[in-house]
Amino acid sequence: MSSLEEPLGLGDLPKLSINRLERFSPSACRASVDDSNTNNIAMVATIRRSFTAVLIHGICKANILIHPAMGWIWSSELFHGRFHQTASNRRNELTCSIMTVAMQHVLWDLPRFVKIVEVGPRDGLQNEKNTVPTSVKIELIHKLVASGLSVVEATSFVSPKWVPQLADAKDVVEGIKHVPDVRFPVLTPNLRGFEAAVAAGAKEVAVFASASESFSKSNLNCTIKESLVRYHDVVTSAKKHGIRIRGYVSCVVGCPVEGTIHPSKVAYVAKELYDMGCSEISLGDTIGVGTPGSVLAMLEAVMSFVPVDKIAVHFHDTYGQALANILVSLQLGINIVDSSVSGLGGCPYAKGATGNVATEDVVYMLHGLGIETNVDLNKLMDAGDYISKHLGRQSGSKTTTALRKLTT
Ligand SMILES: CC(C)(COP(=O)([O-])OP(=O)([O-])OC[C@H]1O[C@@H](n2cnc3c(N)ncnc32)[C@H](O)[C@@H]1OP(=O)([O-])[O-])[C@@H](O)C(=O)NCCC(=O)NCCSC(=O)C[C@@](C)(O)CC(=O)[O-]
Repeated sequence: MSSLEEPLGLGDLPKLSINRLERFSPSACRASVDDSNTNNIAMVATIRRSFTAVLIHGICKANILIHPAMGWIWSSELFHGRFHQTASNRRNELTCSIMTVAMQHVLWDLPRFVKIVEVGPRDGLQNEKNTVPTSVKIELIHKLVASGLSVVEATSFVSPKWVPQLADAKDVVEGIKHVPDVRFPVLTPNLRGFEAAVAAGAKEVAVFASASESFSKSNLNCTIKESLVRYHDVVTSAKKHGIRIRGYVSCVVGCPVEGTIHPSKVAYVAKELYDMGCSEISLGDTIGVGTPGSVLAMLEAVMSFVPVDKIAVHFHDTYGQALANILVSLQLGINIVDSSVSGLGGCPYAKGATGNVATEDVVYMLHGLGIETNVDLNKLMDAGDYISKHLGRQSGSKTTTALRKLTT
Protein backbone atom coordinates (compact mmCIF):
# COMPACT_ATOMS: atom_id res chain seq x y z
CA MET A 1 0.00 0.00 0.00
CA SER A 2 1.23 3.50 -0.73
CA SER A 3 0.82 6.11 1.97
CA LEU A 4 -2.19 7.47 0.10
CA GLU A 5 -3.93 4.15 0.49
CA GLU A 6 -3.63 4.08 4.25
CA PRO A 7 -6.63 5.46 6.08
CA LEU A 8 -5.91 8.82 7.69
CA GLY A 9 -5.39 7.85 11.28
CA LEU A 10 -5.58 9.59 14.61
CA GLY A 11 -1.81 9.87 14.43
CA ASP A 12 -2.35 12.32 11.60
CA LEU A 13 -4.72 14.48 13.58
CA PRO A 14 -2.78 16.58 16.11
CA LYS A 15 -1.44 19.05 13.55
CA LEU A 16 -4.89 19.41 12.11
CA SER A 17 -6.83 19.61 15.33
CA ILE A 18 -4.47 21.95 17.16
CA ASN A 19 -4.71 24.45 14.35
CA ARG A 20 -8.45 24.24 14.41
CA LEU A 21 -8.75 24.23 18.14
CA GLU A 22 -6.58 27.30 18.56
CA ARG A 23 -9.27 29.29 16.88
CA PHE A 24 -11.55 28.45 19.77
CA SER A 25 -9.12 28.63 22.68
CA PRO A 26 -8.48 31.90 24.49
CA SER A 27 -4.98 32.87 23.37
CA ALA A 28 -3.87 33.65 26.94
CA CYS A 29 -4.47 30.09 27.86
CA ARG A 30 -2.58 28.36 25.10
CA ALA A 31 0.56 27.95 27.10
CA SER A 32 -1.19 25.74 29.58
CA VAL A 33 -2.69 23.40 27.03
CA ASP A 34 0.34 21.15 26.80
CA ASP A 35 0.80 21.10 30.56
CA SER A 36 -2.76 20.17 31.08
CA ASN A 37 -2.44 17.32 28.64
CA THR A 38 0.20 15.73 30.79
CA ASN A 39 -0.91 16.87 34.22
CA ASN A 40 -4.61 16.40 34.06
CA ILE A 41 -4.89 12.81 33.02
CA ALA A 42 -7.31 12.10 35.82
CA MET A 43 -9.47 14.99 34.83
CA VAL A 44 -9.60 13.86 31.25
CA ALA A 45 -11.86 10.96 32.03
CA THR A 46 -14.38 13.26 33.63
CA ILE A 47 -14.14 15.84 30.89
CA ARG A 48 -14.46 13.17 28.28
CA ARG A 49 -17.60 11.80 29.87
CA SER A 50 -19.05 15.24 30.25
CA PHE A 51 -18.23 16.44 26.78
CA THR A 52 -19.43 13.27 25.16
CA ALA A 53 -22.65 13.64 27.10
CA VAL A 54 -23.07 17.12 25.64
CA LEU A 55 -22.48 15.88 22.13
CA ILE A 56 -24.71 12.93 22.55
CA HIS A 57 -27.65 14.46 24.27
CA GLY A 58 -27.39 17.85 22.70
CA ILE A 59 -28.55 19.30 26.00
CA CYS A 60 -26.88 20.44 29.16
CA LYS A 61 -26.75 17.21 31.07
CA ALA A 62 -24.67 16.27 34.09
CA ASN A 63 -24.42 19.94 35.03
CA ILE A 64 -22.36 20.89 32.03
CA LEU A 65 -22.43 24.34 30.51
CA ILE A 66 -20.93 25.28 27.19
CA HIS A 67 -19.89 28.89 26.84
CA PRO A 68 -21.34 29.92 23.49
CA ALA A 69 -18.52 32.25 22.46
CA MET A 70 -15.43 30.53 23.78
CA GLY A 71 -16.57 26.99 23.66
CA TRP A 72 -15.32 26.10 27.14
CA ILE A 73 -17.11 23.74 29.36
CA TRP A 74 -17.87 23.95 33.03
CA SER A 75 -18.85 20.82 34.81
CA SER A 76 -20.08 20.85 38.37
CA GLU A 77 -18.69 17.34 38.69
CA LEU A 78 -15.23 18.80 38.29
CA PHE A 79 -15.75 21.36 41.01
CA HIS A 80 -17.92 19.50 43.46
CA GLY A 81 -16.82 15.95 42.85
CA ARG A 82 -13.37 14.47 43.05
CA PHE A 83 -11.70 17.65 41.86
CA HIS A 84 -13.17 19.75 44.64
CA GLN A 85 -9.81 19.94 46.34
CA THR A 86 -8.01 21.33 43.30
CA ALA A 87 -6.65 24.84 43.65
CA SER A 88 -8.25 27.71 41.81
CA ASN A 89 -5.19 28.21 39.59
CA ARG A 90 -5.61 24.67 38.41
CA ARG A 91 -9.26 25.37 37.82
CA ASN A 92 -8.40 28.32 35.62
CA GLU A 93 -5.92 26.32 33.64
CA LEU A 94 -8.47 23.59 33.33
CA THR A 95 -11.21 25.89 32.14
CA CYS A 96 -8.97 27.40 29.51
CA SER A 97 -7.67 24.13 28.18
CA ILE A 98 -10.78 22.10 28.46
CA MET A 99 -11.90 22.67 24.91
CA THR A 100 -8.72 21.22 23.45
CA VAL A 101 -8.59 18.26 25.78
CA ALA A 102 -12.27 17.55 25.53
CA MET A 103 -12.43 17.66 21.76
CA GLN A 104 -9.43 15.42 21.41
CA HIS A 105 -11.00 13.01 23.80
CA VAL A 106 -14.31 12.85 22.03
CA LEU A 107 -12.35 11.02 19.38
CA TRP A 108 -10.49 8.91 21.89
CA ASP A 109 -13.61 7.90 23.75
CA LEU A 110 -14.31 5.06 21.36
CA PRO A 111 -13.96 1.30 21.68
CA ARG A 112 -10.47 -0.04 21.04
CA PHE A 113 -11.79 -3.04 19.18
CA VAL A 114 -14.90 -3.45 17.08
CA LYS A 115 -16.27 -6.84 16.14
CA ILE A 116 -17.58 -6.79 12.61
CA VAL A 117 -20.38 -9.19 11.77
CA GLU A 118 -20.16 -9.74 8.04
CA VAL A 119 -23.66 -10.29 6.64
CA GLY A 120 -22.91 -10.21 2.89
CA PRO A 121 -23.41 -13.90 2.10
CA ARG A 122 -26.86 -13.80 3.74
CA ASP A 123 -28.27 -10.27 3.76
CA GLY A 124 -26.34 -9.41 0.62
CA LEU A 125 -27.18 -12.37 -1.55
CA GLN A 126 -30.79 -12.89 -0.41
CA ASN A 127 -31.79 -9.91 -2.50
CA GLU A 128 -30.03 -10.75 -5.77
CA LYS A 129 -32.19 -11.15 -8.86
CA ASN A 130 -30.21 -14.13 -10.05
CA THR A 131 -29.38 -16.90 -7.68
CA VAL A 132 -25.67 -17.12 -7.00
CA PRO A 133 -24.22 -20.65 -7.36
CA THR A 134 -23.47 -22.44 -4.09
CA SER A 135 -19.78 -22.80 -4.98
CA VAL A 136 -19.46 -19.01 -5.40
CA LYS A 137 -21.11 -18.42 -2.02
CA ILE A 138 -18.72 -20.86 -0.36
CA GLU A 139 -15.70 -19.30 -2.06
CA LEU A 140 -16.88 -15.84 -1.00
CA ILE A 141 -17.16 -16.97 2.61
CA HIS A 142 -13.66 -18.45 2.48
CA LYS A 143 -12.28 -15.18 1.13
CA LEU A 144 -14.06 -13.20 3.83
CA VAL A 145 -12.61 -15.48 6.49
CA ALA A 146 -9.16 -15.09 4.92
CA SER A 147 -9.45 -11.32 5.42
CA GLY A 148 -9.68 -11.87 9.17
CA LEU A 149 -13.43 -11.61 9.74
CA SER A 150 -14.37 -13.80 12.68
CA VAL A 151 -18.16 -13.76 12.28
CA VAL A 152 -19.75 -14.33 8.88
CA GLU A 153 -23.50 -14.77 8.62
CA ALA A 154 -23.64 -17.54 6.09
CA THR A 155 -27.22 -18.12 4.95
CA SER A 156 -30.86 -18.55 6.06
CA PHE A 157 -32.98 -21.59 6.74
CA VAL A 158 -36.16 -19.87 5.60
CA SER A 159 -38.88 -20.96 3.23
CA PRO A 160 -37.39 -21.33 -0.27
CA LYS A 161 -40.71 -20.05 -1.58
CA TRP A 162 -40.07 -16.79 0.24
CA VAL A 163 -36.34 -16.47 -0.40
CA PRO A 164 -35.34 -18.75 -3.28
CA GLN A 165 -31.84 -17.24 -3.41
CA LEU A 166 -30.91 -19.04 -0.19
CA ALA A 167 -32.57 -22.38 -0.92
CA ASP A 168 -29.12 -24.02 -0.84
CA ALA A 169 -28.58 -23.22 2.86
CA LYS A 170 -27.77 -26.82 3.77
CA ASP A 171 -25.06 -27.09 1.12
CA VAL A 172 -23.51 -23.76 2.10
CA VAL A 173 -23.23 -24.85 5.72
CA GLU A 174 -21.79 -28.17 4.60
CA GLY A 175 -19.17 -26.33 2.54
CA ILE A 176 -17.89 -24.23 5.44
CA LYS A 177 -18.32 -26.42 8.44
CA HIS A 178 -14.66 -27.39 8.61
CA VAL A 179 -13.43 -23.81 8.80
CA PRO A 180 -11.98 -23.41 12.31
CA ASP A 181 -12.27 -20.50 14.74
CA VAL A 182 -14.95 -18.60 12.84
CA ARG A 183 -18.60 -18.20 13.78
CA PHE A 184 -21.16 -18.73 11.01
CA PRO A 185 -24.62 -17.76 12.27
CA VAL A 186 -27.60 -18.61 10.06
CA LEU A 187 -31.08 -17.11 10.10
CA THR A 188 -33.96 -19.25 11.34
CA PRO A 189 -37.54 -17.89 11.19
CA ASN A 190 -39.14 -20.75 13.13
CA LEU A 191 -38.51 -24.09 14.83
CA ARG A 192 -38.53 -25.86 11.51
CA GLY A 193 -35.72 -23.67 10.22
CA PHE A 194 -33.82 -24.09 13.48
CA GLU A 195 -33.99 -27.88 13.30
CA ALA A 196 -32.87 -27.89 9.67
CA ALA A 197 -29.96 -25.60 10.56
CA VAL A 198 -28.82 -27.82 13.43
CA ALA A 199 -29.15 -30.94 11.28
CA ALA A 200 -26.95 -29.27 8.65
CA GLY A 201 -24.28 -28.55 11.26
CA ALA A 202 -24.91 -24.90 12.15
CA LYS A 203 -23.46 -23.91 15.52
CA GLU A 204 -25.08 -20.52 15.81
CA VAL A 205 -28.43 -19.14 14.68
CA ALA A 206 -30.25 -15.82 14.53
CA VAL A 207 -33.94 -15.00 14.84
CA PHE A 208 -35.39 -11.86 13.32
CA ALA A 209 -38.32 -9.88 14.64
CA SER A 210 -39.51 -6.42 13.72
CA ALA A 211 -40.44 -3.25 15.54
CA SER A 212 -43.03 -2.57 12.85
CA GLU A 213 -46.23 -4.59 12.75
CA SER A 214 -46.56 -4.15 8.97
CA PHE A 215 -43.02 -5.31 8.30
CA SER A 216 -43.49 -8.32 10.56
CA LYS A 217 -46.49 -9.29 8.44
CA SER A 218 -44.69 -8.87 5.14
CA ASN A 219 -41.43 -10.48 6.25
CA LEU A 220 -42.69 -13.29 8.47
CA ASN A 221 -46.41 -13.47 7.72
CA CYS A 222 -47.27 -13.02 11.39
CA THR A 223 -47.66 -10.34 14.04
CA ILE A 224 -44.80 -9.19 16.26
CA LYS A 225 -46.32 -11.07 19.21
CA GLU A 226 -46.69 -14.27 17.18
CA SER A 227 -43.09 -14.01 16.01
CA LEU A 228 -41.91 -13.63 19.61
CA VAL A 229 -43.83 -16.75 20.62
CA ARG A 230 -42.16 -18.67 17.79
CA TYR A 231 -38.76 -17.34 18.79
CA HIS A 232 -39.33 -18.35 22.36
CA ASP A 233 -39.58 -21.95 21.13
CA VAL A 234 -36.46 -21.53 19.01
CA VAL A 235 -34.47 -20.05 21.89
CA THR A 236 -35.59 -22.80 24.26
CA SER A 237 -34.47 -25.42 21.79
CA ALA A 238 -31.21 -23.57 21.09
CA LYS A 239 -30.41 -23.52 24.79
CA LYS A 240 -30.95 -27.29 24.98
CA HIS A 241 -28.48 -27.76 22.12
CA GLY A 242 -26.01 -25.28 23.58
CA ILE A 243 -26.38 -23.16 20.48
CA ARG A 244 -25.75 -19.45 20.59
CA ILE A 245 -28.59 -17.30 19.30
CA ARG A 246 -28.61 -13.75 17.99
CA GLY A 247 -31.76 -11.62 17.84
CA TYR A 248 -32.49 -9.04 15.15
CA VAL A 249 -34.95 -6.20 15.37
CA SER A 250 -35.85 -4.74 11.97
CA CYS A 251 -37.23 -1.30 11.14
CA VAL A 252 -35.67 0.27 14.21
CA VAL A 253 -36.02 3.80 12.87
CA GLY A 254 -38.52 3.60 10.06
CA CYS A 255 -40.78 1.19 8.20
CA PRO A 256 -41.58 1.27 4.49
CA VAL A 257 -45.31 1.12 5.32
CA GLU A 258 -45.73 2.73 8.74
CA GLY A 259 -43.10 5.46 8.49
CA THR A 260 -41.39 6.54 11.69
CA ILE A 261 -41.10 3.88 14.37
CA HIS A 262 -41.14 5.05 17.96
CA PRO A 263 -38.01 4.07 19.96
CA SER A 264 -40.21 2.49 22.66
CA LYS A 265 -41.43 -0.11 20.14
CA VAL A 266 -37.84 -1.02 19.31
CA ALA A 267 -36.93 -1.18 22.99
CA TYR A 268 -39.87 -3.49 23.64
CA VAL A 269 -38.90 -6.03 20.98
CA ALA A 270 -35.20 -5.82 21.86
CA LYS A 271 -35.98 -6.43 25.52
CA GLU A 272 -38.23 -9.40 24.72
CA LEU A 273 -35.52 -11.02 22.59
CA TYR A 274 -32.83 -10.32 25.15
CA ASP A 275 -34.91 -11.56 28.08
CA MET A 276 -35.77 -14.81 26.30
CA GLY A 277 -32.05 -15.55 25.92
CA CYS A 278 -30.63 -13.99 22.77
CA SER A 279 -26.97 -13.31 23.46
CA GLU A 280 -26.76 -10.28 21.19
CA ILE A 281 -29.39 -7.90 19.80
CA SER A 282 -28.76 -6.48 16.36
CA LEU A 283 -30.71 -3.32 15.59
CA GLY A 284 -31.53 -3.07 11.90
CA ASP A 285 -32.29 0.17 10.12
CA THR A 286 -33.80 -1.92 7.34
CA ILE A 287 -34.55 0.91 4.93
CA GLY A 288 -31.64 3.11 5.92
CA VAL A 289 -33.65 6.18 6.90
CA GLY A 290 -31.92 6.79 10.24
CA THR A 291 -29.74 9.79 10.94
CA PRO A 292 -27.42 10.17 13.94
CA GLY A 293 -30.23 12.04 15.71
CA SER A 294 -32.95 9.44 15.27
CA VAL A 295 -30.50 6.59 15.82
CA LEU A 296 -29.34 8.15 19.07
CA ALA A 297 -32.87 8.35 20.45
CA MET A 298 -33.52 4.74 19.46
CA LEU A 299 -30.26 3.47 20.96
CA GLU A 300 -30.86 5.28 24.21
CA ALA A 301 -34.25 3.60 24.50
CA VAL A 302 -32.82 0.15 23.83
CA MET A 303 -29.88 0.69 26.18
CA SER A 304 -32.33 1.10 29.05
CA PHE A 305 -33.10 -2.60 28.71
CA VAL A 306 -30.19 -4.28 26.95
CA PRO A 307 -26.55 -3.93 28.09
CA VAL A 308 -24.51 -1.91 25.66
CA ASP A 309 -22.02 -4.75 25.07
CA LYS A 310 -24.89 -6.95 23.86
CA ILE A 311 -26.05 -4.48 21.22
CA ALA A 312 -25.02 -4.58 17.57
CA VAL A 313 -25.94 -2.02 14.92
CA HIS A 314 -27.01 -2.95 11.42
CA PHE A 315 -27.32 -0.03 9.02
CA HIS A 316 -28.42 0.00 5.43
CA ASP A 317 -26.93 2.91 3.53
CA THR A 318 -29.94 4.02 1.49
CA TYR A 319 -29.54 7.70 2.45
CA GLY A 320 -25.76 7.66 2.92
CA GLN A 321 -26.09 7.92 6.70
CA ALA A 322 -24.66 4.58 7.73
CA LEU A 323 -21.10 5.61 8.69
CA ALA A 324 -22.35 8.61 10.65
CA ASN A 325 -24.82 6.35 12.42
CA ILE A 326 -22.07 3.87 13.21
CA LEU A 327 -19.88 6.63 14.63
CA VAL A 328 -22.60 7.82 16.97
CA SER A 329 -23.18 4.20 18.04
CA LEU A 330 -19.48 3.82 18.84
CA GLN A 331 -19.61 7.00 20.88
CA LEU A 332 -22.34 5.38 22.96
CA GLY A 333 -20.05 2.42 23.60
CA ILE A 334 -21.42 -0.06 21.08
CA ASN A 335 -18.67 -2.22 19.64
CA ILE A 336 -20.42 -4.70 17.36
CA VAL A 337 -21.16 -3.56 13.81
CA ASP A 338 -22.90 -5.50 11.03
CA SER A 339 -21.90 -4.76 7.46
CA SER A 340 -21.84 -6.35 4.05
CA VAL A 341 -18.89 -6.78 1.72
CA SER A 342 -19.16 -4.42 -1.26
CA GLY A 343 -22.33 -3.00 0.27
CA LEU A 344 -24.36 -5.93 -1.06
CA GLY A 345 -27.87 -6.41 0.08
CA GLY A 346 -31.29 -5.19 0.85
CA CYS A 347 -34.35 -6.96 2.06
CA PRO A 348 -36.76 -8.50 -0.45
CA TYR A 349 -39.62 -7.36 1.79
CA ALA A 350 -38.46 -3.76 2.21
CA LYS A 351 -39.05 -2.02 -1.11
CA GLY A 352 -36.48 0.62 -2.00
CA ALA A 353 -33.97 -0.43 0.66
CA THR A 354 -30.44 -0.55 -0.68
CA GLY A 355 -27.54 -2.59 0.58
CA ASN A 356 -25.91 -2.66 3.97
CA VAL A 357 -23.06 -0.32 4.66
CA ALA A 358 -19.99 -1.73 2.90
CA THR A 359 -17.63 -3.63 5.20
CA GLU A 360 -14.64 -2.10 3.39
CA ASP A 361 -15.87 1.42 4.24
CA VAL A 362 -16.50 0.47 7.86
CA VAL A 363 -13.03 -1.03 8.19
CA TYR A 364 -11.45 2.03 6.57
CA MET A 365 -13.23 4.33 9.01
CA LEU A 366 -12.49 2.21 12.07
CA HIS A 367 -8.81 1.86 11.21
CA GLY A 368 -8.67 5.59 10.59
CA LEU A 369 -9.97 6.10 14.11
CA GLY A 370 -7.30 3.79 15.48
CA ILE A 371 -9.84 1.08 16.26
CA GLU A 372 -8.75 -2.51 15.73
CA THR A 373 -10.83 -4.99 13.75
CA ASN A 374 -8.33 -7.76 12.91
CA VAL A 375 -9.45 -7.35 9.30
CA ASP A 376 -6.99 -6.94 6.44
CA LEU A 377 -8.51 -4.30 4.16
CA ASN A 378 -6.68 -5.52 1.05
CA LYS A 379 -7.88 -9.09 1.46
CA LEU A 380 -11.37 -7.83 2.21
CA MET A 381 -11.35 -5.82 -1.01
CA ASP A 382 -10.26 -8.94 -2.86
CA ALA A 383 -13.34 -10.72 -1.50
CA GLY A 384 -15.44 -7.75 -2.59
CA ASP A 385 -13.91 -7.79 -6.07
CA TYR A 386 -14.59 -11.50 -6.32
CA ILE A 387 -18.32 -11.22 -5.65
CA SER A 388 -18.74 -7.96 -7.58
CA LYS A 389 -17.12 -9.57 -10.62
CA HIS A 390 -19.41 -12.53 -10.30
CA LEU A 391 -22.47 -10.28 -10.06
CA GLY A 392 -21.21 -8.26 -13.02
CA ARG A 393 -21.15 -4.87 -11.33
CA GLN A 394 -18.93 -2.37 -9.58
CA SER A 395 -18.28 -2.66 -5.88
CA GLY A 396 -20.68 -0.66 -3.74
CA SER A 397 -17.78 0.28 -1.47
CA LYS A 398 -16.52 3.84 -1.83
CA THR A 399 -13.23 2.82 -0.26
CA THR A 400 -12.67 0.09 -2.84
CA THR A 401 -13.63 2.41 -5.69
CA ALA A 402 -11.19 5.07 -4.50
CA LEU A 403 -8.30 2.73 -3.79
CA ARG A 404 -8.69 0.75 -7.00
CA LYS A 405 -8.52 4.02 -8.96
CA LEU A 406 -5.17 4.72 -7.33
CA THR A 407 -3.71 1.38 -8.29
CA THR A 408 -4.98 1.03 -11.87
C1 LIG B 1 -41.48 -17.55 8.30
C2 LIG B 1 -42.04 -18.12 7.05
C3 LIG B 1 -41.52 -19.50 6.79
C4 LIG B 1 -43.54 -18.20 7.23
O1 LIG B 1 -44.18 -18.49 5.97
P1 LIG B 1 -45.68 -18.95 5.92
O2 LIG B 1 -46.03 -19.10 4.46
O3 LIG B 1 -46.53 -18.08 6.74
O4 LIG B 1 -45.55 -20.30 6.69
P2 LIG B 1 -46.07 -21.72 6.46
O5 LIG B 1 -45.86 -22.40 7.75
O6 LIG B 1 -47.46 -21.68 5.89
O7 LIG B 1 -45.07 -22.33 5.38
C5 LIG B 1 -45.10 -22.03 4.01
C6 LIG B 1 -44.21 -23.02 3.31
O8 LIG B 1 -42.86 -22.83 3.71
C7 LIG B 1 -42.40 -24.02 4.38
N1 LIG B 1 -41.55 -23.58 5.47
C8 LIG B 1 -41.92 -23.00 6.61
N2 LIG B 1 -40.86 -22.74 7.35
C9 LIG B 1 -39.79 -23.15 6.66
C10 LIG B 1 -38.41 -23.14 6.90
N3 LIG B 1 -37.89 -22.62 8.02
N4 LIG B 1 -37.59 -23.64 5.98
C11 LIG B 1 -38.06 -24.15 4.85
N5 LIG B 1 -39.38 -24.18 4.55
C12 LIG B 1 -40.22 -23.70 5.46
C13 LIG B 1 -43.62 -24.77 4.78
O9 LIG B 1 -43.36 -26.12 4.91
C14 LIG B 1 -44.56 -24.47 3.67
O10 LIG B 1 -44.20 -25.24 2.55
P3 LIG B 1 -45.35 -25.92 1.63
O11 LIG B 1 -46.17 -26.76 2.51
O12 LIG B 1 -46.13 -24.74 1.06
O13 LIG B 1 -44.56 -26.65 0.60
C15 LIG B 1 -41.74 -17.23 5.84
O14 LIG B 1 -42.39 -16.01 6.05
C16 LIG B 1 -40.28 -16.97 5.65
O15 LIG B 1 -39.52 -17.87 5.33
N6 LIG B 1 -39.85 -15.72 5.82
C17 LIG B 1 -38.44 -15.35 5.74
C18 LIG B 1 -38.31 -14.01 5.13
C19 LIG B 1 -36.87 -13.62 5.07
O16 LIG B 1 -35.96 -14.43 5.07
N7 LIG B 1 -36.63 -12.29 5.01
C20 LIG B 1 -35.31 -11.75 4.92
C21 LIG B 1 -34.54 -11.85 6.22
S1 LIG B 1 -34.92 -10.59 7.40
C22 LIG B 1 -33.90 -9.29 6.97
O17 LIG B 1 -33.28 -9.32 5.95
C23 LIG B 1 -33.74 -8.15 7.94
C24 LIG B 1 -32.42 -8.21 8.69
C25 LIG B 1 -32.36 -9.46 9.58
O18 LIG B 1 -31.33 -8.29 7.80
C26 LIG B 1 -32.24 -6.97 9.59
C27 LIG B 1 -32.61 -5.67 8.91
O19 LIG B 1 -31.94 -5.22 7.99
O20 LIG B 1 -33.62 -5.12 9.34
